[in-house]
Amino acid sequence: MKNKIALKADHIVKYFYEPEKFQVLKDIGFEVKTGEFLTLTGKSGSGKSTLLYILSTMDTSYEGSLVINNELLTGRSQNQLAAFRNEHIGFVFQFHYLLLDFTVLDNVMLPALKLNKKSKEEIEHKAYENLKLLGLENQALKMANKLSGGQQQRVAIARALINDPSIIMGDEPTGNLDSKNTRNVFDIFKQLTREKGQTIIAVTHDDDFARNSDRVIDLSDGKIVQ
Ligand SMILES: Nc1ncnc2c1ncn2[C@@H]1O[C@H](COP(=O)(O)OP(=O)(O)OP(=O)(O)O)[C@@H](O)[C@H]1O
Repeated sequence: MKNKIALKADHIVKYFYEPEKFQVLKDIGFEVKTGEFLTLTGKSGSGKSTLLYILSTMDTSYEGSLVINNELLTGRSQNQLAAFRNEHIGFVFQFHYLLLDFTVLDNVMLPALKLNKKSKEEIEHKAYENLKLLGLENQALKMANKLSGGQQQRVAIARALINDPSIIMGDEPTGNLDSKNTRNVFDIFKQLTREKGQTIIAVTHDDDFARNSDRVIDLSDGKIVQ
């Protein structure tokens, strides 16, 4: 599994035009193997989030090409990309964006209910499976606002996994957590790569988190520093 390519970015170049023309990404190219745990690091303003948004197919205004799971995504319509993301990519952000007045279970089920591909029973079963994996099975019926920050971030991971994405992308997924919860999220990501062959790409400012991942891509001034 480790030899399959999950993602390939080639000659990615991006400009911002406001307030003036500015090249934020300069000929970025790399591959990520299936089941790899990759971190993107670099100083503030080096272009990490901009790159992640291109890799996640949310940003389509760039030069170069992006292939995920052998599908060329560059040039596809927004609808096609949204469908692709639903099926293949899970997202975890610095802020969990949970619906705080809903139960943990409802939050986890929501992205699958929206897809409307499986029965509610199947989705609920999968949601409980994910919550168990994250040590949250006893919290399922609580309101999300009753959980600690670390627990809420784990709910966000359970939600990101609900449609069985092959790639999980994180934009500072532990940016808001203390060191114990950071370690916990790291271990969960590691487990997902090992046991489920899922691929992780995470932007981080945390040196330990990056050092312990399989590979670090360090950006400086929009370029990969070897
Ligand atoms: N929408 C935008 N319009 C213009 N410039 C932008 C825009 N978004 C980001 N930038 C600029 O592009 C550069 C890279 O931003 P980006 O957010 O990718 O950096 P980053 O490495 O993720 O930083 P941080 O670690 O602080 O989150 C910065 O100089 C930023 O000011």
